[in-house]
Amino acid sequence: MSTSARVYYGAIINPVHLRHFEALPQALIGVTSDGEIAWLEKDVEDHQVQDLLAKHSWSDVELVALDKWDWLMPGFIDTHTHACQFPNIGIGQQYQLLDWLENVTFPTEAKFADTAYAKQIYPSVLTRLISNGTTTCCYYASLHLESTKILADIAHASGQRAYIGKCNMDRESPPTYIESSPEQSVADTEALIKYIRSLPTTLVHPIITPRFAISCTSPLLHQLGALAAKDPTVPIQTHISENLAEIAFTKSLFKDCETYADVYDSHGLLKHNTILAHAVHLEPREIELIKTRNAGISHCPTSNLNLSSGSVKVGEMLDKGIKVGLGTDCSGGFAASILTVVQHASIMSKVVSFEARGKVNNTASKSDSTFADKPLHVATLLYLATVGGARVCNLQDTVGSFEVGKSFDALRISLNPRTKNPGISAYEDPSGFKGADSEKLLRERLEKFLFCGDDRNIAEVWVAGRLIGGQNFSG
Ligand SMILES: Nc1nc2[nH]cnc2c(=O)[nH]1
Ligand SMILES: [Zn+2]
Repeated sequence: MSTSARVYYGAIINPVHLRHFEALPQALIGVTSDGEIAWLEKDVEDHQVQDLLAKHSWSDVELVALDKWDWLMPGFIDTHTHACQFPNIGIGQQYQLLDWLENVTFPTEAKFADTAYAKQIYPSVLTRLISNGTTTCCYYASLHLESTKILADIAHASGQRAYIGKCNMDRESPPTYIESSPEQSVADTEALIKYIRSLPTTLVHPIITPRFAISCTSPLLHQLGALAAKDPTVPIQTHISENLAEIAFTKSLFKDCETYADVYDSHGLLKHNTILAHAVHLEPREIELIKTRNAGISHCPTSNLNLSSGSVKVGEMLDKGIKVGLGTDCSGGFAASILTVVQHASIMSKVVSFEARGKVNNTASKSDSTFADKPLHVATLLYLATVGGARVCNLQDTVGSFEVGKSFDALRISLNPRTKNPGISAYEDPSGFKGADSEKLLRERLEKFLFCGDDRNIAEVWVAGRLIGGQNFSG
């Protein structure tokens, strides 16, 4: 849906690479009526604004001056969550993965056989994620075709950018929550792809979703691999190496495969557009294979802590140049907000660094040019939540940062003390981001928001230039 073209004048946070983000206290950004970033000017004084609008022949366009407490930043990208598990968020944290699936998760997902239940639950999932600033989301739905179509309809209506997949699972699942054959599973997947592609949207896309190796027979994985080969524009999402018992069980089911990653690779499912959630216990040879195939990792620290799965050495993956983004993994993770995932990614990286400190001959920590065994910095955390996620979704030319030609998928963040999150409001009353230390102030405010902020500080959520949520959104 197109709106009118707009120009914003004010503070902008823009991730650039893993170690650096731009804090631009006074920027001017032009967004077309199609929601594309047309131009970006930095270090703009008030008296220069009109001349710059004239330079771009945009003098007649609506000019939005940001409040002195506000800034724009790219929207968050959630590379892995389960829409059908939102009803049990916060329940079952006493379990580890396989018991949690059996006792908590499968019974909840089975309820989506009833499309009325899907219609009741899914709208609130979208609302909740959008109000937390998620502009792009990769969704697992249940195994049910009709309920997953409903999720696609609701995502489309919401305006969020989304990948939506129905689970493929034809074994090691309860009798009431299992697919009858590989053929039926693949036929439903093809029907879903066709359905989503028939929607009048450029934002919602299908994704092939083998739940995990344990719940898929080899014939099913082969047929899904063939489907992915036949239509290489459809990406793939799955879970990998989350939990030690899961890995042992996987190896017992796929005796011909040396590693968990080999299971997906040998079935044609490890590719540049595969999203692998968790990757907690990967062997070095699996990391090499994932790098070679250019698959992406969805780092889900909230879930990995909550289900006692383990800590992830994200720094090693970054050193190898593997694509990494963040995932809420609700309801393994108990938070729908990428902000919480950022906080847990930070804490987890510090725990990894403590453990590394105890090791003999730990040379990695001596070099400034590596990420391994070190706490993740704010710039890296911001990158993972935005550009990193975009790369994992192969959307790096479309979203993740503010660059000419990319889509305006953006958040307007506010630390205005009048918001309902006074704990992190800016107490002093500066002249906005126009003083001498404005860049430093803006960097500090971002850090405050990342570690102490929540949906009350997310004033506006924009996707492709359309306002779809946030505190200022009236619906
Ligand atoms: N965290 C998580 N891991 C899985 N592995 C297979 N299914 C699931 C799931 O629903 N959540
Ligand atoms: Zn998951």
